[in-house]
Amino acid sequence: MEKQEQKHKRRIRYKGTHPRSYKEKYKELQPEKYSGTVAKVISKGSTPAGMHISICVKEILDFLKITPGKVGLDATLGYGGHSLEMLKCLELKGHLYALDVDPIEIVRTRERLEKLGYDDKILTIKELNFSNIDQVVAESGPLDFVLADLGVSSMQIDNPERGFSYKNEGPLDLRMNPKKGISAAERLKNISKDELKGMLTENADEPYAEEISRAITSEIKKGTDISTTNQLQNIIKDVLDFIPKDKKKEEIKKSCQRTFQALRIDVNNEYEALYEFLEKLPDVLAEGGRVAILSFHSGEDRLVKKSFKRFLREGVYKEIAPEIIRPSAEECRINSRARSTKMRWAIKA
Ligand SMILES: C[S@@+](CC[C@H](N)C(=O)[O-])C[C@H]1O[C@@H](n2cnc3c(N)ncnc32)[C@H](O)[C@@H]1O
Repeated sequence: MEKQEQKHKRRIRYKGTHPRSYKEKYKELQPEKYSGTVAKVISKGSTPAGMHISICVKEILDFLKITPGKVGLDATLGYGGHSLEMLKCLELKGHLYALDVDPIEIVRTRERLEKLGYDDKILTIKELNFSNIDQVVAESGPLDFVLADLGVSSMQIDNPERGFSYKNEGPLDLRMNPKKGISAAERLKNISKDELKGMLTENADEPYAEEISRAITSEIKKGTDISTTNQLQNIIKDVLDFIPKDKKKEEIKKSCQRTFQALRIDVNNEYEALYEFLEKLPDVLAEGGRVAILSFHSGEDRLVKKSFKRFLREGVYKEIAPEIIRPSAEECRINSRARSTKMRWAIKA
């Protein structure tokens, strides 16, 4: 009887018929044990908690043309979905290097891929920023193929403890590597109105940058604590209360998304890392080596486009994608996170 009661206590309970919070989604967090639940969530167009659905897999593989014996790099390992597909193409011949800055998810992904039979004979995973791609090449030699799937993974966005989303209450952190740099909450503490306005405009094209930056900095001056995702969301909600009722909810949602994006780009130095990566790429690719990049907002895509075009003009790349490649309508239907994806590619001369 006592045993039964203890067991009963351990069960996770949630209101209603479906789990809502991250912790309640304990079945989705154990895909090996609850594969049925996971398949059901995916079929409904959602991403199961603790998982990331890879985007443009077919388009990437068609372009990269990976064959056994090749050596390549997945610059953004994440859940390892793209890496897994690339490894299958290698048929255990050649080598895949994979990088990520996230010390939390990299451990889980390494374990997952190891369980599938991909150990260090075929796969080398490094906790390294892709801006240091030249360090990889010192070990690997020239790369036949490179993939960068920019931004953050669903595991990072959905985990409230990481503070990436305004939708989940959590610490306002937003760092891909919580051990490095400063959190978004710290960043806001000493920021000036103009600097914050510039950040919101440059990193996220936020139309209400003036109003939001004024509200945040005046709250901080008053001594208001902005150390959680909800606290920041509430300031944005309050300052945008003037928006007409019929548009208010949607506009506030978008402004919250953009503000979090702008902060994330800033605290992770995303533009600087991408710029350095793009500058170093030509020197790390083998002759005829191929690179594909997935970006998720205009700032990133502008940097990729500019770099590819410049190196094409200079004869460093012999060919680049003539236009942006987008995921199919079907892929966007199944995975709503694919909707903003832009893919570009280049081939080294
Ligand atoms: C969109 S996810 C990649 C998902 C992956 N392609 C998959 O199929 O599972 C992006 C990943 O890149 C990592 N990342 C972002 N910027 C990085 C950087 N500068 N260097 C290394 N990793 C980075 C993030 O931590 C995140 O895990």
